[in-house]
Amino acid sequence: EHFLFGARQLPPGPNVLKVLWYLSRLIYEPHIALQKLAKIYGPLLSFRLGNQIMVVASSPDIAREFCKTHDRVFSGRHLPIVYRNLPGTLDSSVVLSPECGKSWKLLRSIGQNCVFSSKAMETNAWIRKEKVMDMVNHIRARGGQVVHLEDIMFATLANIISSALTSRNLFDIERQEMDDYKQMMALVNEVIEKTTTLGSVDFLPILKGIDFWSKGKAMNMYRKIKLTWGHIINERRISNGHDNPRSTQDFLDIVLADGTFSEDQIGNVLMELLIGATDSTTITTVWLMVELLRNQEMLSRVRNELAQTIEGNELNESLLPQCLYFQACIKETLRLHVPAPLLVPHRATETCKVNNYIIPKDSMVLVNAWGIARDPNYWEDATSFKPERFMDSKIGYRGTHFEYLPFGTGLRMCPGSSVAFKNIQMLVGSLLYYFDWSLPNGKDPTTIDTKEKYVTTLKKEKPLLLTPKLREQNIPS
Ligand code: HEM
Repeated sequence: EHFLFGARQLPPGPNVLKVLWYLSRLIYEPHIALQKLAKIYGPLLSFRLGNQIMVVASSPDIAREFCKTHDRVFSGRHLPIVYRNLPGTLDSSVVLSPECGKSWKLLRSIGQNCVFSSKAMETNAWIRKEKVMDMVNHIRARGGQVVHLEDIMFATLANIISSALTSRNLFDIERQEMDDYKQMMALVNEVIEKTTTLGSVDFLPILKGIDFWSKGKAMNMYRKIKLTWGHIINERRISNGHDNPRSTQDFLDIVLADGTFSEDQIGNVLMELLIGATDSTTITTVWLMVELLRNQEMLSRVRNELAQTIEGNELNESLLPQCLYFQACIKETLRLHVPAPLLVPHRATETCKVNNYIIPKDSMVLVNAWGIARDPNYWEDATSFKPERFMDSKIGYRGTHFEYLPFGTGLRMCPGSSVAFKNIQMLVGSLLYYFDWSLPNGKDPTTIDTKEKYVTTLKKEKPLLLTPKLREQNIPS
């Protein structure tokens, strides 16, 4: 085609043997393996994995080519086979919809109205306040005992999003045992793992005919998703909206009223949004606590800022944007611990020329946001936690600075970035304002390890176990 005229071939990259050599690292720590490969082959590289052409962007300029200059072309997603086997996923996905088509637009705009927009965030402020108070009471009742921070963050975030979507809690945080959260977290992790990591069948289509494995996995996941959302959707449908305790319509009311989505489809979208709103945010709150506990001076500075702003009253989210140092700490956490290190893989919807190379239709495009955020060419002392770097900086998280893309950018950018930021401020702000935290057995908090584990998102490998102590002076009478 004429526009490809003069373009060379695929971007450079490792050959089949070298890919095999790197394979286990590409599976278990792909962000690190791809950073190494970028040092050899440059910021635009490609290789084959079975039948699949993989293309990797490892610099702000190349990320801009894919997510801005040619944003529409690269706005597709790959549907892993296991996901295609899940009933009700066709035409009902935001995160994995193969193109930015009609149902993607519709679902994103309903999400915008009910959850993501600043107006919706204002309407939902009472939800955050209520769920955070539940969390504080839960922790308060466990003063002096060891708590598993990730579980509590996950349960609180799950209740915040399920209340915004369906006006219902998923958990009774007061009464429920942690096993319930664990089961739900296991399901969240299962869906993420099975829909985003490509099983061998995705790379070797010849196996498709004998692939009972993906089908079995999909049906198993389907049953669990139905168990979570089926009765909530059904009750709302039967009551014709009357079991919604709120005066305004929530997400579930609007998708039901639209009439184009089946119960299975609605269940999948709710699951997707639950995952989007819990996993990365939970990870970020945990890393933020880890970094602040390891850096006690920074922790004191955040505490002083919170104390000066809140002045002994109840913590009120409208005051938190004044806490600039605290915000810088959140931004720095999202830089050093990019929760989705390779974003969500993009797909070339047509063949396109980028930097004089050909990127064929259906190539899988990964942006190594993790590698870019730790590149010493763009960040001074890149692997250290230094919130000060964001204090007088114009760099924000909304995808306009390509050296900092924790939420991606362009058409497929995370629609929940502001919600996430607010939730992190409220959750961690409350943890720090209402409690002192120490390690079990009096261990020194500055020794907490920062070992990571890659499971599509980048978590702390070992759980963060902490002992809370109520700060009586900040509990309003
Ligand atoms: C710290 C928290 C979060 C991080 C780091 C994060 C990161 C991301 C990233 C990197 C993407 C993919 C962008 C791309 O493909 O280029 C994404 C997509 C998405 N996120 Fe988030 N996210 C977070 C919180 C949230 C929250 C709170 C919600 C919902 C309330 C949410 C909902 C979604 C959805 C629906 C998509 C799919 C967008 C699409 O494909 O059109 N995320 N997120």
